[in-house]
Amino acid sequence: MADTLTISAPADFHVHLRQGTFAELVTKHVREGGFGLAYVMPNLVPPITTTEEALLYKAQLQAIDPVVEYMMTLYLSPELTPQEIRNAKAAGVYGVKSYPRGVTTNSEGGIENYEAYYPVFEAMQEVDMVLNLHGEVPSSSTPGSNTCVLNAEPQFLPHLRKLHAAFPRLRIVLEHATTRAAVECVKALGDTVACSITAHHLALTVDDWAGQSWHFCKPVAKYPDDREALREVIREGHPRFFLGSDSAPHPPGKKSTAAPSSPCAAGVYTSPILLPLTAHLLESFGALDKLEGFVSTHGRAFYKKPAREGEQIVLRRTKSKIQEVWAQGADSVVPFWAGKELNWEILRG
Ligand SMILES: O=C1C[C@@H](C(=O)O)NC(=O)N1
Repeated sequence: MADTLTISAPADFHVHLRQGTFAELVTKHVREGGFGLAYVMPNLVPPITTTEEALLYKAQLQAIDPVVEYMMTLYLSPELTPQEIRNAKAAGVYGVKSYPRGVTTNSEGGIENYEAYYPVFEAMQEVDMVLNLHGEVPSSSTPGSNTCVLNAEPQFLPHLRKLHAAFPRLRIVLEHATTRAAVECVKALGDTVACSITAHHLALTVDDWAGQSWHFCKPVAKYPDDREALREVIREGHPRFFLGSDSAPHPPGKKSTAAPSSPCAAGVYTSPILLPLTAHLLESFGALDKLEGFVSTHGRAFYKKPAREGEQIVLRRTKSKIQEVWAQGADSVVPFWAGKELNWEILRG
């Protein structure tokens, strides 16, 4: 068994870096967790809907950690026009994130009807920008409806198929897949459709978040067979499946609350431990040899972001305990698996 692992240029293709002092705390954790590239989500308050806002946000992140490469995205909303897509592309913005209305953190301004956005998708296809889909339909309280968090992802898949059929050259990523149905759907579609998978969904099932609010995220972890499908596609080394951590920090008081009127915030925080955690998990299900593909080459190939010359990280096999909390000023955040032991750590130079 090898005691060190050298991984070329790990890239996190889905991460929440927040804003203000909270961003100052969590943005540094991208590098702490072994990553030099962050594909940044736009669900701020208010969301990032214009090129100008995306560039301003990028500058704020660069001021916190200038070493990490930030790939910026816009939040799909009625304000977004085909002309703004062309501006965004020219300014180096990479993608557009679509949140169905009300499904997760800061998605109140999310979309209800994909066809209304076809002119935007057409422009994205033309200039080669990526469409990032939060793949869930909203839960429904309509009498007779059976839609809830457990089947929200499979019920979204017809939208994915329809979008790909309408825009076959548009690069689409189904984000943070959690079901066998999603894995099979993405595999069956063409080379322009890919899928991100989080580290925590490789560990969790329903039993781990029902009654354990720190493990609650959207989409929620599903059945053991769904988790097995995520593991299988990584073991297979499928090139259109790669890591997007969906690392989503929230203040501890929003994750764990006794007040019945304040619901638990959705999000699992993995940034500061991401590479050792991913190595630990892949090894646990016999896929350690697929680590570099999963955390680096597959996503980089899909996003056309080759690794920079010589950029690599070395992991060392050693037991290391996950820090219980990270804090700075008045802000703090608790990572996934706080206090648990991992089998790998980053060898720092
Ligand atoms: O899609 C998302 C958003 C994220 C957040 O907190 O921003 N948290 C989640 O659990 N899922």
